[in-house]
Amino acid sequence: MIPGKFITLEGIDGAGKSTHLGWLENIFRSRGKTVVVTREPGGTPLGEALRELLLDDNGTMHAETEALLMFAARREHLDKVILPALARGDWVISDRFTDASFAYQGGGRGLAMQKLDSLEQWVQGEFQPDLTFYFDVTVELGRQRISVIKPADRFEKEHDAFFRKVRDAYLERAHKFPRRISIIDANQPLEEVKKSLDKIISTIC
Ligand SMILES: Nc1ncnc2c1ncn2[C@@H]1O[C@H](COP(=O)(O)OP(=O)(O)O)[C@@H](O)[C@H]1O
Ligand SMILES: Cc1cn([C@H]2C[C@H](O)[C@@H](COP(=O)(O)OP(=O)(O)O)O2)c(=O)[nH]c1=O
Repeated sequence: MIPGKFITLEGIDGAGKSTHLGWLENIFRSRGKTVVVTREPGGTPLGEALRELLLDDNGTMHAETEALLMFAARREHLDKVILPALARGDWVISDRFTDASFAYQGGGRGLAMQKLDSLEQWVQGEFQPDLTFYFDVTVELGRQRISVIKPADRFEKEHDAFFRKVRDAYLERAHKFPRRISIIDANQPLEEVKKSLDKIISTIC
């Protein structure tokens, strides 16, 4: 039994993950948990360097290279940050994890899910988050929300058709793993989204 809890946030770009991450962190702290906040790709010095390459909007790479780099960053992240924190009994919140690879590289880029299953098995064995919040938002609303913040990265520059496939793959995954993945309707106003989150976290702390 791992003493801590591992919670991941997922969704297409602009769904509201980063916004709610800080809120969740405060709630967990106020309930006495030691919280580690992290993100993917990234979370370690090597992972952050890989993130730069992966998100660079001037860069191009084969879809399999992209998947391999995501999992390489994840291997490092598990080893250096996630597993040690959970072993100490900390609660770890990660802005994205493996579901994003199935959604973006599998759904968006069209890589065979079996290849991603093999990478997942290689990098993390049976290890899975205790709880995943999937923030579901329409592609149109997600795009509206990201367009006002900062210049688009390599993924954010993708067309709506790409994000529709990503969203479909997320929904498919949420239906495949209903006990782990909670679907949050992120089209709602912020206060309503928080209420939905609150209901779920009251079952774990
Ligand atoms: N439910 C919501 N209603 C209105 N605006 C939202 C909502 N969720 C997020 N936003 C806004 O949308 C933008 C993108 O949110 P962000 O949390 O950065 O998304 P993500 O991390 O999923 O890409 C931010 O400006 C945020 O304030
Ligand atoms: C973790 C992960 C992320 N991604 C993509 C999804 C996002 O577009 C991007 C990371 O961006 P994100 O963390 O959403 O960045 P920000 O909110 O700062 O713009 O990487 C994948 O394609 N596969 C993965 O396995």
